[in-house]
Amino acid sequence: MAISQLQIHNIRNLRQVSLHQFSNINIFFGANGSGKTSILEAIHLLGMARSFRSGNTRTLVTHGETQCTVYGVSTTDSKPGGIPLAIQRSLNGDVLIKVGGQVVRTTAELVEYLPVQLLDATSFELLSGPPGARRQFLNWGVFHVEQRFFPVWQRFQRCIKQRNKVLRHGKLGDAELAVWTRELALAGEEIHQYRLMYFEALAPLFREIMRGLAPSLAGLELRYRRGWDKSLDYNEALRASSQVDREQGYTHAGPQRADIKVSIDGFSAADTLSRGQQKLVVCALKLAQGQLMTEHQRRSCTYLVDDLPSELDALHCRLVCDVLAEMGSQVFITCVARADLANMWPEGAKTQVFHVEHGQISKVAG
Ligand SMILES: Nc1ncnc2c1ncn2[C@@H]1O[C@H](COP(=O)(O)OP(=O)(O)OP(=O)(O)O)[C@@H](O)[C@H]1O
Repeated sequence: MAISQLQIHNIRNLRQVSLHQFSNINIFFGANGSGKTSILEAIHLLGMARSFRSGNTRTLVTHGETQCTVYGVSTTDSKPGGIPLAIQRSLNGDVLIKVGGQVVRTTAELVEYLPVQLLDATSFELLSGPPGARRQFLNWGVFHVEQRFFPVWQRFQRCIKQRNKVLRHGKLGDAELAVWTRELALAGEEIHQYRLMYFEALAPLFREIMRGLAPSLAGLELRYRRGWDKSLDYNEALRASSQVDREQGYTHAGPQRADIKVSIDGFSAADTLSRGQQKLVVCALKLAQGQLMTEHQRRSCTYLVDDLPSELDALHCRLVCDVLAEMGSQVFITCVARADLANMWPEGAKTQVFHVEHGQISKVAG
């Protein structure tokens, strides 16, 4: 998948931007505050209907305006003409999403048309932050390779909400509790199976990429935690925790507590690795997701890479760029000075350079 056209209207300092003729690797350079990250933010909005910087539309929309719009065309091998996508977010909270000119109601109907992966200065938080981000990472991957995942995920969310409601209301709803527990056990077990299959396919790709990026970190290990005692099936785990669930009024065990543990030589990677090393691990995780998606779905995701050199030395930047170029995914990448990324790409990589200045973007020849 690749973006062939992009129009941005009223996102931060990007009042009116129209771009086309992208290449595989698209490099945006410019001074601090010129609008580089805002371009990535606009593409993220187009793919996910939300910004990666702020959940508050007020900070995203250009000051003094009431709404922002991004329009783009996503092309695939099977649809070279592309599918038009459009997102509009308004200060009053309205969100309008269009796919192929038709309004769609949910983000889930949008995301498959432009899967995006972000690598930025906060990426290391995937390792050091709370498990929610790692579950999101896992869900993103499973969603894009397993079509049956999303409906089960929705069913699970509905069941756990209802079960927790009954738990909060105490003894009165025993029969109802049994019904929701049974439904929850089925959905939760299925989610775990999809996640496990996905994880087992992802881990070797991750190890392979990591070997290329940082051979000295050979002791890295990834482990998937399902969210309950692994000697029990989910139904048994729910039964085992039913007393404490009743006492505290919510469901303790389940896929809502799953995690990916990353360790190095038996120690937590987040507590042991340097910032740069953590960023490499996160790069490898996200690159592995892109590779797996291409293998399973024959479509690629778009990488948004903000300020790669911020934690990485030149050698490691080059190694990450090598993998990105080799994957053939479309990349939108920012840097302050053109020279920062100009010589990072392997010979033959198709690059296009853009200069960003005060919210205006111009294509730079050769
Ligand atoms: N809602 C807004 N309306 C107008 N301008 C905004 C708004 N929010 C941020 N800005 C400005 O938009 C500009 C673009 O910021 P952006 O983060 O994209 O810059 P950048 O080129 O990535 O900078 P850096 O190299 O420092 O990371 C900044 O000058 C910022 O002050």
